[in-house]
Amino acid sequence: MASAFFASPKSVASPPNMPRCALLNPAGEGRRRDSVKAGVVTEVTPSVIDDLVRPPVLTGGEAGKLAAWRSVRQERWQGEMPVEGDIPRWLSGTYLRNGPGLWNIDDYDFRHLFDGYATLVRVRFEQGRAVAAHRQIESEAYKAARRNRRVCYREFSEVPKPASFLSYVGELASLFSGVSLTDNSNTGVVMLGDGRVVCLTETIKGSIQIDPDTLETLGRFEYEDKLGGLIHSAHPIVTESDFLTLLPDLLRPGYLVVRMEAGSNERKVLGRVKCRGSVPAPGWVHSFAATDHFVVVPEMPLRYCVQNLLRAEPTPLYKFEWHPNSGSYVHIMSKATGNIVASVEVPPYVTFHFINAYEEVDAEGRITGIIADCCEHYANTDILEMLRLQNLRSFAGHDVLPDARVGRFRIPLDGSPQGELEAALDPEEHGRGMDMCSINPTYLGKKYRYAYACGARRPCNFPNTLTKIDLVEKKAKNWHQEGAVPSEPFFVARPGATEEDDGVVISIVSDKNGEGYALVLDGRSFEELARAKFPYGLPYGLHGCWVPKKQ
Ligand SMILES: CC(=O)/C=C/C=C(C)/C=C/C1=C(C)CCCC1(C)C
Ligand SMILES: CC(/C=C/C=O)=C\C=C\C=O
Ligand SMILES: [Fe+2]
Repeated sequence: MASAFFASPKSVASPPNMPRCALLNPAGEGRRRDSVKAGVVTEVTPSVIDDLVRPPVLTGGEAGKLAAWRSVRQERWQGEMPVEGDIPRWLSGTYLRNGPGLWNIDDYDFRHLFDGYATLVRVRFEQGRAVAAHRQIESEAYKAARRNRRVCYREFSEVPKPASFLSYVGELASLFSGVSLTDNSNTGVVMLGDGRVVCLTETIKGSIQIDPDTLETLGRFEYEDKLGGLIHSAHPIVTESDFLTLLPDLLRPGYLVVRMEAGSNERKVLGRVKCRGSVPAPGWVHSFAATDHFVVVPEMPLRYCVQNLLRAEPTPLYKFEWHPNSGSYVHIMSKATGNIVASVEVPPYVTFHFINAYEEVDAEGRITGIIADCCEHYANTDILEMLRLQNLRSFAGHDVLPDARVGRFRIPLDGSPQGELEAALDPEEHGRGMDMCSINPTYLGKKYRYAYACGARRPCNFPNTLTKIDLVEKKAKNWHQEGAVPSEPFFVARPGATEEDDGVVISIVSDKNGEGYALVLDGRSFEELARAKFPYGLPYGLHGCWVPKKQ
């Protein structure tokens, strides 16, 4: 089977111990600050952070600022949190959240939210108490940056600068072999069916196993197969029995759909989707969806671009290009056979995150179509630019957050060439902001009613509410606190629950005065049940998972 993107044998894809690093060019888009003082943070467990990457101590006006877009204050911390309100006593287990929490090396500031080195946060709930910790993931990229005081691998937008033309040629070779790509697993964290916990990003080498109790980095998660490939979807679909993901293929535009059984490290090919777009590059697949019987493979007009992958300086769309006229598609693959059972053209769309998908069934029980929901940005790529740190840090009260909606695809299975894309509810219900979603995992791939996401209370420059969306009543309930930035609302069902929204929603909030807390909302009423305070605000984070307490 042909391997995905810049096919490389596994032995080549593995990084050398010592990467070749090049000098940073301070005149690039990434900026150096005028002065930085490394100081001591005294209010919590002493830090083990290397002085080289210690973020500056915030003083005066800075100290009170929103922590969401500031580097984490120290490499690790743990402790019990004071709780306001009542955490349900049935909530027993560990919430883990991953995200890019360190955006500087010395005084060099990164450009983009997605460039930051991964910071893991955990909140262990037991008997109404909350014990939390955070810790940097020890990726090769992070360790090399610490050792060498510079970016050493290709991040989302940051690229190590070649010292000479000859080393630039070397860089090209290393990009094609995958050696220069980052393993900074800063996007998500999943618990596999066998209990192993793995942090992920879009590079395959950025799959890193961690210990959910200590947050210690245990080592790279090795895929023990011959598939090769360098990139995959950042959001595999993980169940008790398997791990399903997509490997985009940039050479023969398409996607491999692969499955790995719980307990195994071997991905097996389920099938291949051939891209239909008039531009020979697959669309970006940050995530995808699946129903009980089918995999929903998106092909959006925001496409990977090989030239942009090779560039030293970022383009407006980073590694991607917008080709609205290339066609936008959704492909449906049978899980049983790997065959494509539908491939429809749909209106142009931009999405990072699929919410869920399910099968529509007629009165005789025949599957007639697929519904797939996503956080859709009205086919507008501005969101990528908006996520530059400079933009996130410079909110001046103007409403600059581009609109987003619950985009609902309707994909007929009767051979029709077209699919539909419409808002599933009036986007005003959630302030026309919509991303970072979760559902009750029991309803994964099944007809469902509720989605939880970050929405907007305008004016804002970033989603600043938590929203519970009722897709049947087409209404939303919203949680908002002025000046606060909540991260992905994560639903945890009450043991024994029979109603879809019987549970709690957890989010980690960066508050306006440099403070922060873990928030627990009631799944039904969406009212606050409790908040547990961190000793200092944590940076914004991306995706989480739940590790139930071992019985
Ligand atoms: C944090 C998040 O949502 C996305 C992170 C994406 C990353 C780190 C993508 C990295 C990439 C490279 C380093 C080169 C290859 C392309 C691409 C997958 C965009
Ligand atoms: C945080 C985000 C979009 C917010 C906009 O509304 C997207 C994150 C994507 C990666 O996980
Ligand atoms: Fe994501």
